[in-house]
Amino acid sequence: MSYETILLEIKDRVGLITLNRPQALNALNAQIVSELNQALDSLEADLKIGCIVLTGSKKAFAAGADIKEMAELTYPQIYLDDLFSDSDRVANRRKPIIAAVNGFALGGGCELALMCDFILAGDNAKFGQPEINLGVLPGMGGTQRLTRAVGKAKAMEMCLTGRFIDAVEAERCGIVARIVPADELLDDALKTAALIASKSVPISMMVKESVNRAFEVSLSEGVRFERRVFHAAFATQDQKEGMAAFVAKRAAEFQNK
Ligand SMILES: CCCCCCCCCCCCC[C@H](O)CC(=O)SCCNC(=O)CCNC(=O)[C@H](O)C(C)(C)COP(=O)(O)OP(=O)(O)OC[C@H]1O[C@@H](n2cnc3c(N)ncnc32)[C@H](O)[C@@H]1OP(=O)(O)O
Repeated sequence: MSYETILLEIKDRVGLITLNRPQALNALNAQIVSELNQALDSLEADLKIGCIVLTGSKKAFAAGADIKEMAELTYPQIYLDDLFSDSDRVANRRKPIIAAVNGFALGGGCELALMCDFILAGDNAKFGQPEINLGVLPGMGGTQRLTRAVGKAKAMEMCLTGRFIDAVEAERCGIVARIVPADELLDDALKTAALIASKSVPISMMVKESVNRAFEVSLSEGVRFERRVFHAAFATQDQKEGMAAFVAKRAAEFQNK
């Protein structure tokens, strides 16, 4: 399957998706989101793939929604179309997705990165929700995921001022898992993804589902959910292989069963 606005590469057990609208700093439009979801569908269906990396260019992960395409939209049109609902399909993927962010991740670009499971940032990365400068507010989960990631004070300041923050501030406040020299970011992200893909895919899916549950339910309900999923892990061959390998002092060879 060939795409116009994204590149899809398979690197052993890792799927690499590169946003590819450099002329507009990877500004997000309906086509790029549609092609992104098509690529994610294929990677989710490929049993070999254990982890996905989503990245952009050296200058921009994504500079937000395509303002030129959005400027003339009207309320009835976007309400009837349920604009941005397609993006929920990105956030609800079951396999782990790493966002490798160099340069700008602004507006929808920051929101897209926050939909991923964790962000590795190049030391040139800049994050922001500058929608207020355009007479709107974040519309793809930014007020919700950013607030859960960094807390009310930082999220409110960023959304009300439209201020960009650099990689150091983003790591300090919890948006970013790790900072990497920009030139080494993609290699690091692919190595990290390969490590995750070497684990049991069903178990990594259970990890993702349990961690994300913390955003949805009370602590007691979340602990109960995690416990039941932990119990379920013992129905997998991979749990038997993982623990047997430890006892035999050898590397586990997970079969994703
Ligand atoms: C879009 C309608 C259908 C949508 C369907 C689904 C879309 C996916 C969902 C998206 C999320 C929507 C919800 C979100 O909360 C709303 C937003 O994201 S609003 C946009 C927020 N982003 C911004 O405000 C950033 C705008 N850009 C800038 O401030 C600057 O470009 C920069 C990033 C600081 C870089 O500045 P410079 O280095 O000076 O570079 P230029 O400004 O010259 O840019 C180079 C080139 O790229 C074009 N460009 C940059 N950003 C955008 C953009 N967001 N949309 C369109 N085009 C962009 C810029 O115009 C230049 O091109 P040129 O004019 O030279 O042809």
